[in-house]
Parts: sequence; structure tokens; C-alpha cells
Amino acid sequence: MSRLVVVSNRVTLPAKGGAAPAGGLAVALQAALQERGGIWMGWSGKSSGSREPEPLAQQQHGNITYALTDLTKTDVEEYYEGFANRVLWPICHYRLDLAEYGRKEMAGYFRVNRFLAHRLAPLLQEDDVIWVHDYHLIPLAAELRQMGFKNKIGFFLHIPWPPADVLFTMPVHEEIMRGLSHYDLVGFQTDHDLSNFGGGLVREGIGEALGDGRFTSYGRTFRGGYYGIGIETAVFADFARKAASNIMVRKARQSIEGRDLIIGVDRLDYSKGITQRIDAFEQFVKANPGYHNKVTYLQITPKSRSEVPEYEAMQRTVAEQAGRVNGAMGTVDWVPIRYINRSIGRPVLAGLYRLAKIGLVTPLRDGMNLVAKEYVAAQDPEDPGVLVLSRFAGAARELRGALLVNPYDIEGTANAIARGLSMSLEERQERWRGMMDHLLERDVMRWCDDFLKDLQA
Ligand SMILES: O=P(O)(O)OC[C@H]1O[C@H](O[C@H]2O[C@H](CO)[C@@H](O)[C@H](O)[C@H]2O)[C@H](O)[C@@H](O)[C@@H]1O
Ligand SMILES: O=c1ccn([C@@H]2O[C@H](COP(=O)(O)OP(=O)(O)O)[C@@H](O)[C@H]2O)c(=O)[nH]1
Repeated sequence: MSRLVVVSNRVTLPAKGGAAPAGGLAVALQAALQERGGIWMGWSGKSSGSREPEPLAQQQHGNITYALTDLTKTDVEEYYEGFANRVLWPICHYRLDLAEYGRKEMAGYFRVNRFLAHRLAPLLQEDDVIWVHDYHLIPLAAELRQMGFKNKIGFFLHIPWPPADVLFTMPVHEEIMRGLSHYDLVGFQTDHDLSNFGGGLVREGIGEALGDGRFTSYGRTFRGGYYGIGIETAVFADFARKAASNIMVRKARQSIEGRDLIIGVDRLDYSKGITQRIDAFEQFVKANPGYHNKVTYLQITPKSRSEVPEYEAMQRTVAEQAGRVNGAMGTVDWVPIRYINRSIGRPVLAGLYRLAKIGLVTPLRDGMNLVAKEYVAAQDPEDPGVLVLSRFAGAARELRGALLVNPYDIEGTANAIARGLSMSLEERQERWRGMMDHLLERDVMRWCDDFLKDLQA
């Protein structure tokens, strides 16, 4: 079996004391790397200021070598905050209005990819299989090819891929499309993303679809496929079963005092539809006076990418909005919305999901949305809650038992909340069983295996 080399912007180091790593993706990649032996390379998350970054820092854990590099302050600003998160992120989430094109940032993105390729090159062996993750690193394969590497290189995009009319508003769309053609396999989350990619390629005359998921463009032939990422379903369900005794979960249960709990969990990101969701909750309460003082909406929202202006502005907007709704709807003994700006550990999250009658997952656009899957996995089979899910999340292509909503339709989402809260036990169980069976079968290990099998085929 060939050695595996994973490259991603963020690298998850194993937790101290051998505790479980932070998320399903880390677990799957670590398992795949451990089995074959391998390297996980990426950005350390740190800046070296104006100094040239030190040589790669390598640490060995079992069969895996973690190789991390710092980036200069300018690199972080131009590559991560600039092009990745102010151009590719909004464009891939269909937000043309938020894309900020700067020549400096575009150049920085390609420069950092070249830098990372040069740092990776000395570690590579001839038959290594290389798996590159996400929008930060699209040009990496082209850089490696230019240096003469002929290895199998796969790419998985964790976020959506937009239709041509959106993508082609980006000045460097050509370089991005060319970058993807240098991979042997390009993986997307859903069939919609894959068809946007293939459709754009053909419509714009960049390449051809050869059938069987094969494409040709820029003189190269490669494959495209969709591989919806999963979670560690069984482990997460186990967290949720055990969480009832957790002190934080117990306190949460006591403090809601028998009210129905609605839960939302998202990074503070405009793609997650948090403001529309709060509007929908307000609309639900207004339209259903019987629920006054009978329902609590808990929104857990860790801060994210705060250096990017659009994210910083959101911190204020959402806090003000939650305060306004509480001011208008609350009473001396009822705070309708609890808004938390901190990250909560997954074992506790699992317990909170299980307490909640409704999982409210309403992004305006999302690659997959693991929270939707975690909410389902955490439910009590005897009394499962209802997932209210945006049709624009990748997860909606899989979780057919959810109540699908259009997050732009505030009244529609409000009605779905009401419907979920009054749904019969029988219907809840039937919907949940189908989703849970799917999640058990298509967990994160399966995602990893499917992608790597196709890459090596
Ligand atoms: O690394 P950050 O800038 O702090 O952002 C966190 C991650 O956000 C994105 O997550 C995506 O991947 C999930 C798993 O496949 C998917 O469920 C979700 O829909 C995506 O938004 C991003 O793609 C990651 O690279 C970031 O690390
Ligand atoms: O306070 C929090 C909020 C979120 N998460 C985790 O962060 C991930 C979010 O993934 P998702 O695909 O939903 O969205 P992303 O943030 O990657 O866009 C999920 O595994 C959540 O359990 C967490 O551990 N603590």
C-alpha cells in the first residue's frame, strides 16, 4: 500500500495524552494515515511576522509525521484572509456581493501555494499518494507537477462549487480551473457541485466531459466525483448517550425548566444564515402565542475568521439582533434566545443536541454541514427530535427525513419549527431511523475509503 500524504490548510495534531482528536475529519484522516504510514502537512496557524518562516517543524506520532510551517504576516493576510476567505469563500457560497478582488491577494494566494509545494517537495517519495484538501490549496498540484512530480494527486473540496455564471465573475477563474485539471481526482461534496463543475467546464469551452466521471481540459485528463463527507456516527451517538450525566448538560436541562429546546450550532459565518434564522424564530413565536415561555432557542456560535471585515461586522449584527428579539419578546421569567459566542466541546454538544426537540440548521449555502449529521446521530431512538434543514446545505442531498426549508423564506422556516414541535412520535421515529441508517452506513471512514479507492483506481 502506498504511503499517504495529506495536505490541508489546517492540520489537527493528536490531542495531548492520546485523547480523541477534535473532529470526525481528523479521526478519519489520522486513521488512514496511521494504517498506511504517512505525512500530514499544512499551515501551523501561526504567523512568523515579517521574518521568513523557520524550516518545517516535524513531529512523529506513531506512523504519522506532522509537518507544519508558519507563514509570514503578509502571507496570512493575502492568502488566508484575503483570497481564500474574501474571494473563494464568498464566490463558492454564491455571494458575489461580498467578493473583494485585490491583485495583491490573488498573487499572495498563488505565491503561498508555491511556497507550500516547495516545502512539501523534499518529503515526497515516488509512489506516495497525495490528498490535498479544500479551497485554500487548489493550485498545489500544478506547482508539484511543474517540479516534475508524477504521483497520484487527489483534491477534495469541502465547500460548494458554484455554477459558471457565479464562478466566472472571479477574475482568476481560468487559473483556478487550470489548477484543478492537474489533479487525478477532484472530489466534491454533492452531485450538484459536481454538475456545476462539469457544466461550467463544458459550457465555457474549457474542456470536455468524456463520460464515466472523466474530464479533459488544459491538455490533461482527470476524474471528478462526489463523496459526501460523513461523521463518526457510532462514536457521536455514544457521546450523546453518555452526556446525560455531564455537569454542563445537566445544568442546561435544569435551566430550560421543561421548555422545548431548539438548538443552532454554527461558526459565526454569513453563509450559515444565522440572522435569517433568528428572524424565523421570532416569526414562529409571534405566530404561535401558545409557545410563549414554552420554548428556548439556544444558538452556539464560536467566533470565526475575525480578521476578515465581513466576519467582524457580523459579530455586532447578530448580537444586536438576539438582544432586540429578547427585549421585544422576553418576559421577567423568560429569555427566548440564549446566544453563546464560545466554542463547546463535542461530547457536551452531543448532550445538548439530544436535549433539543429541534435541530435548526439553516445555512444559506453550505458544503455539507456536519452539525446536521451530528444532531441526528445524537438523538434518543425512543424520542428523537426533528431536524429542520436548509435545502441549500450539502447534507440536504442525503438527509431525506429532515424538514427541508428555504432559509430565505422566513415564514416557511417558522412554520417548519411549528410543525417539528408538534410532530407525532411515530413520524419523528420514522424520519430519524432512515437518516440514522444512512449515517451509520456512510460514516467518515467510508468517505475516506471511497475517495482513496477511486484515487488509486
Ligand atoms: O479553518 P477555518 O477558516 O477556521 O474554518 C473552519 C473550516 O470551515 C470549512 O468547513 C467546511 O468543511 C466541512 C467538512 O467537510 C463541511 O461540512 C462544511 O460545510 C464546510 O464549510 C472549511 O471548508 C474548512 O477548510 C475550514 O477548516
Ligand atoms: O462550539 C462548537 C461549534 C461547532 N463545533 C464543531 O464544528 C464542526 C462544524 O462543522 P460544519 O460542517 O457544520 O461547519 P463548518 O464550520 O466546517 O463550516 C462540527 O463538527 C461541530 O461539532 C464544535 O466542536 N464546537
